[in-house]
Amino acid sequence: MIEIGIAGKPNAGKSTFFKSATMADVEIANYPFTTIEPNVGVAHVRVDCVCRELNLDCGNCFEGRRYIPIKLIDVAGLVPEAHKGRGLGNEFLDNLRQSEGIIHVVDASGSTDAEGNEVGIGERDPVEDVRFLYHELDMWIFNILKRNWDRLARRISMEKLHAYKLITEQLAGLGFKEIQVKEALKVIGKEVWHFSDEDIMTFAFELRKKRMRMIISANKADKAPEELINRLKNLEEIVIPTSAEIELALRTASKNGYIRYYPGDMDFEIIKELNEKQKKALEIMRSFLKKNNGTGVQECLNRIVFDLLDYIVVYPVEDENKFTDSKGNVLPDAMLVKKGTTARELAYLIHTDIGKNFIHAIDAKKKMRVADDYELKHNDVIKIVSSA
Ligand SMILES: Nc1nc2c(ncn2[C@@H]2O[C@H](COP(=O)(O)OP(=O)(O)OP(=O)(O)O)[C@@H](O)[C@H]2O)c(=O)[nH]1
Repeated sequence: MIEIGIAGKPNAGKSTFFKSATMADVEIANYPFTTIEPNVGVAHVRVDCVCRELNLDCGNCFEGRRYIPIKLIDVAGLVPEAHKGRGLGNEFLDNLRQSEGIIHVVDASGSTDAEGNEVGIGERDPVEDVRFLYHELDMWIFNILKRNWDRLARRISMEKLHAYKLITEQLAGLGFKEIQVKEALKVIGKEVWHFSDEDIMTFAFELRKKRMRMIISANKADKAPEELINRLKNLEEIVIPTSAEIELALRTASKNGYIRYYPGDMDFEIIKELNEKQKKALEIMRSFLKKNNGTGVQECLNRIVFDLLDYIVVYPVEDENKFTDSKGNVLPDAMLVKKGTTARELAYLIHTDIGKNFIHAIDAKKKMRVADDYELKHNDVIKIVSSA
């Protein structure tokens, strides 16, 4: 399962974001529990189910809204100088090792200082918080590199080894690929034994940009001054105004049967008698949804997976005529795969045995056989023919 980290300074709203995104919405989660460990939970990306396009009723979506699970990890403990071991220090950074991407929850209302203490609205520039997370990550990578740099450079020089291979090995566990290290080295354009500390720092910066893909949740948008949201939007990253608090309130109200609300919707319906105070609170939330096209929480999950990390959705089936598995379930699985995944690779992703015994694949929508190296497209429905 794809793993996404939620990071941010104390009081930015990480736990609220995490809780709202992983809340065991009885209707949605097919899991007996959604929290795997205290800070690891299951959230979902939302897509338009392909069953609508095929004029089918799959029974696995909510009137066309299909939710696909991803793993979310709440990475607590980002404080200034975490890379020097302050706060939870390296534990924070270690928690990010497995994450393919990071949602950086920023207090866009500017009402908390660098350490998360409350200050007046707009007193803190949220852009500083973005820079600060980058700095912590850069310093973390820099320190890992610096620790063995001289020895490593000597080995590369004397034994005529490929620098990128050895450095990838040294960074093992952080999930770097050789190609990323190779490209980052190219930016410096020097032999590693000529690197100054400043070069190592630039190298760490380049590495971080390649590995730690990030989007920004401009949180507390319900009370943030427009100007601060716009400052964040001027950054290079994908920036999404969010109100984790409203998302949590809506999911709670939905879970308790007061409203009908599907995560990612731009509106909700009241389905139970409410008192005036509750009604008023919900109307304030409704106007936020209208203005921002939702609470932004679902959009963060979707955009990081589809826009930043380049995933698409494909539907494997066993019967290409009925679009079912062998038990007759219509479109039972929606799988997230990387753009560029081939039909044969999909077979391996379903099961190693199916991959090993792959014969060919069929595009179930067109009822046509596709080449083994056919690159899957978003919303493809695929039957894998295998001798397994
Ligand atoms: N107005 C508003 N308040 C929010 C929002 N999200 C979170 N908060 C509030 O901000 C405070 C901090 O939220 P948390 O979710 O506990 O923040 P955190 O980043 O997990 O904090 P730590 O656990 O200290 O790391 C709480 O009082 C939340 O209710 C939001 O979208 N809007």
